[in-house]
Amino acid sequence: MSDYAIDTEDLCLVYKRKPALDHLTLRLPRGGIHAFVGANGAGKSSLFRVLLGFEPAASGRARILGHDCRRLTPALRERIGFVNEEHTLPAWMRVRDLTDMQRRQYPRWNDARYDDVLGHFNVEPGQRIGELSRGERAGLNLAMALAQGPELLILDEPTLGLDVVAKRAFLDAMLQGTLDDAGATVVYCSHQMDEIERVADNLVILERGRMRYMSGPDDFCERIRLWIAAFPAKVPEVRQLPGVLQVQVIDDLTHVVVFDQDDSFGARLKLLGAHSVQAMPLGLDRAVNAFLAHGHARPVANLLAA
Ligand SMILES: Nc1ncnc2c1ncn2[C@@H]1O[C@H](COP(=O)(O)OP(=O)(O)OP(=O)(O)O)[C@@H](O)[C@H]1O
Repeated sequence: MSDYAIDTEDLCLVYKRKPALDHLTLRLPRGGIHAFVGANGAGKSSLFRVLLGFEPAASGRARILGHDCRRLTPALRERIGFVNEEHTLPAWMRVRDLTDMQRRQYPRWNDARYDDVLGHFNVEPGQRIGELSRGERAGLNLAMALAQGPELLILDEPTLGLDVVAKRAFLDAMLQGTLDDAGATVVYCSHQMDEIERVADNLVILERGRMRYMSGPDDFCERIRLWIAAFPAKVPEVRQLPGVLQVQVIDDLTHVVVFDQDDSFGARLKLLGAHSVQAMPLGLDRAVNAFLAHGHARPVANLLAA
């Protein structure tokens, strides 16, 4: 058995000459919740499509639960759950009939879990799918995905458009699902850092179809710091200092977000003329934001090499 839930090497996907995945090499160990973040168009959904065998890669290698993504058998698909942001389900079917169909299809189907998850949402068994609200469809989709007892659950922006209560119910169900099935793996993408901070064991940052960073969210935040400096007159060119991700002047103070810099960074700011400097940690939202903003301006690889 492969140790990796997902394993890609030099994976490329091109849409009409526009690269969506650019030599992506990524290894996600089995177990836990892995969160993908990246700017719009970074390639998150494209990666999921290749992994699920919906889209053939132009080149490179992609394996899911140790199997080649180009040849996924029905038996293997039964071990993988997928929920997408549109929560596409057959609109004409009644909830009860769809559930019965799924129950017959999946040998590991778990009624208790299905009821537990769907209990957070106000869904009647006799309702047609097309009558459900977006949040209710999301809940139904997750309840079905978790009830399948998948070894790997892939979620593409599953909480998009959900209200705070539905979002919390969704995340709780996801956490509970991974706790109940020891060794189960959840891979999901989201733009909502509060969510990731709460549930993710591993953070993967994609940028322009490449993997730019991977670690636990806490480790990532520990490597990023905000320095606030007061310069007496004109702000000097601090962007050229090593590790700088983002510079903003707010109320006459210069805010500098840096990656992998120790206290000597404060000494550098002082050498540039700052008469006071102060360092503080950043939450995941601002840390990821600065990292991605920097990547928009120049490839992050340059920074990491700096
Ligand atoms: N069907 C398609 N035809 C042409 N180009 C596409 C298609 N799907 C995606 N792309 C392009 O591939 C790139 C990656 O898109 P993808 O949807 O994977 O990004 P994403 O990271 O999921 O973005 P978002 O956060 O906005 O959902 C983008 O530049 C996008 O324009």
